[in-house]
Amino acid sequence: GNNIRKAGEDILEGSQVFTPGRKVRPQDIGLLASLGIANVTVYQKVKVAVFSTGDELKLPGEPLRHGDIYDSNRFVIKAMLKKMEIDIIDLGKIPDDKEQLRQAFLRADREADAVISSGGVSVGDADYTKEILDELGETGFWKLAIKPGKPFAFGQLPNSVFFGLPGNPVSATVTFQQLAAPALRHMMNQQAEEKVELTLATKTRLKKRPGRRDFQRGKLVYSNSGELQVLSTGNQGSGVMSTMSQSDCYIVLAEEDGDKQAGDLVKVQLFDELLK
Ligand SMILES: Nc1nc2c(c(=O)[nH]1)N[C@H]1C(S)=C(S)[C@@H](COP(=O)(O)OP(=O)(O)OC[C@H]3O[C@@H](n4cnc5c(N)ncnc54)[C@H](O)[C@@H]3O)O[C@H]1N2
Ligand code: MOO
Repeated sequence: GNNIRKAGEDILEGSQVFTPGRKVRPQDIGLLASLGIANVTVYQKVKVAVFSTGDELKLPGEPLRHGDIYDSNRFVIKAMLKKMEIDIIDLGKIPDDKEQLRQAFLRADREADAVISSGGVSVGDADYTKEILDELGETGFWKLAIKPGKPFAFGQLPNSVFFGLPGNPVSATVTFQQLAAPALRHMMNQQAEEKVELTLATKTRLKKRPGRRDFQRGKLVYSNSGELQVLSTGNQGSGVMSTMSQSDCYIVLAEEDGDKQAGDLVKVQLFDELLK
């Protein structure tokens, strides 16, 4: 009698299998197929327009002149949007020219449900993003007490919502993943992703100035006695993508926190599917 599988041992007739808003995973497709369900009704995906701003930006593969850097943000954002199975309209890189930026905004707003830009969102001479947002639409909020990502801007355009990511590559990556992605999931009626958070001892000293919530980049390690700990992956500059690459989690330090010493307990948030 041990090797018998009874009809209905998995799912009882008439019971609810999934709740609305569930992202269908491969095992869910298996479950649906096993129930003989050939078609399901799903919510529509959103269409997202993406562009980078900055005269200094070159495409990977092109030669760099003095003062140039490679556009990396657009590729990071697109890779995360692809993981979310979102349709992307790539408007490329837009120079620091008000009229060209205005045209990019207008086209993006015509063609997409959400618009994501990177760069030009702080208060430098050529930072026009906020100005154009206020001219064509309305700012919802601008500037947050987080590090990286302080100048992040959110707003409404006539036909779409707008996310203005800061230009610094780590800031753009973190604000997309922490702020824009949950909003896009919400727009698609998707249930929110649970964040996996742990409290662990830090193996390394952590520098922290009170004032903003830090999302420092870290890595899980085992201590000699086999305990799970976290360590800083090093340079926490907002332009340092290599430490972001070496990390598998954030060390989340509260606004009011100062430095942490080795052995102190800290909050750790594991990278979600977007950063894995
Ligand atoms: N007066 C103030 N200045 C700044 C503030 C502030 O609050 N007041 N905030 C600082 C913080 S924090 C950040 S973050 C940056 C972000 O400013 P922007 O969004 O205007 O970014 P940019 O100046 O355009 O670029 C910053 C940095 O990142 C490089 N970059 C830009 N786009 C890309 C891209 N697509 N791929 C790779 N790298 C990119 C750019 O060349 C600059 O080096 O503002 C501070 N200033
Ligand atoms: O917010 Mo900025 O991201 O500190 O560099």
